[in-house]
Amino acid sequence: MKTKTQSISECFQTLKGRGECALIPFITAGDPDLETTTKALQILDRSGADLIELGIPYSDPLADGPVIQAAATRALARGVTFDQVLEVVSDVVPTLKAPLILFSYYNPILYRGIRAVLTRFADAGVKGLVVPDLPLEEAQTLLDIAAEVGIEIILLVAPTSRSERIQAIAEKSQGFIYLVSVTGVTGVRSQVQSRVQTLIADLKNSTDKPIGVGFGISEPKQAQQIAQWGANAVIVGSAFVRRLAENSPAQGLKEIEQLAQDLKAAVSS
Ligand SMILES: O=P(O)(O)OC[C@@H](O)[C@@H](O)c1c[nH]c2ccccc12
Repeated sequence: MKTKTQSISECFQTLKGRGECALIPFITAGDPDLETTTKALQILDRSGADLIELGIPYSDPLADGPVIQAAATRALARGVTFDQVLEVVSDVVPTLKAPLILFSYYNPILYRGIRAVLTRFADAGVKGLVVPDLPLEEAQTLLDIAAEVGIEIILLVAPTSRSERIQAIAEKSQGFIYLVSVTGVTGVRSQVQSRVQTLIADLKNSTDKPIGVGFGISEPKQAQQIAQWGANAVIVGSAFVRRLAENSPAQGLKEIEQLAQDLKAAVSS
């Protein structure tokens, strides 16, 4: 079934009109395999995901914690390639209503050429891109080319960023701003630090753009707290990746369906 997918900005406009906080799950492409990835994207899409993040496995995922690093290693060990991931994306995007955001480290993009890669991403139906290790000083080239092909580049704000840097990132980020809630790498934390409330409030004071909060969120009550603090989106990665990693594909798909439903209910309550 072909559906016209909204841009990220349009999606957030719709959610804002409904006064809703978005759920954005992240999974690693190719773990446990590309067939399961396709099914997982469709299940997440119908189980509450408003946008979906898909990670392209990379050999040196420096911003990732152990769960996502292990997922990337397994996918690469299976021989999953950049091209195969784009093929899956091309096939599955027309069946999704949630805009798809790709996660790729900078090297695989630079190596293949920014314009060539972004054109391929756009042709595959990708609506957004996060490049975790993109230096802000080099972001403008990527932003300009992405704007030409209709992809929104989401930039990350670290909790340790100084206010003038936060301002610069907020101005350049497209679609939404990714507020990293804790210092360090991705991965489940036992609780959300109360300082996240201040981080969200401070960022809201300096921009009208939607704010997505990620890192360490794995439980519905944590997601609910983040939404209550005013986040426009809650991003959850490791908790989804772990469920696919620790179970059979069929059981993993069942568990991510339940988790997505529980998290979406929590951020909507
Ligand atoms: O895994 P967590 O703690 O739920 O955090 C989301 C994170 O996984 C996802 O957004 C992500 C995956 N890889 C990244 C690299 C950098 C920043 C963010 C990410």
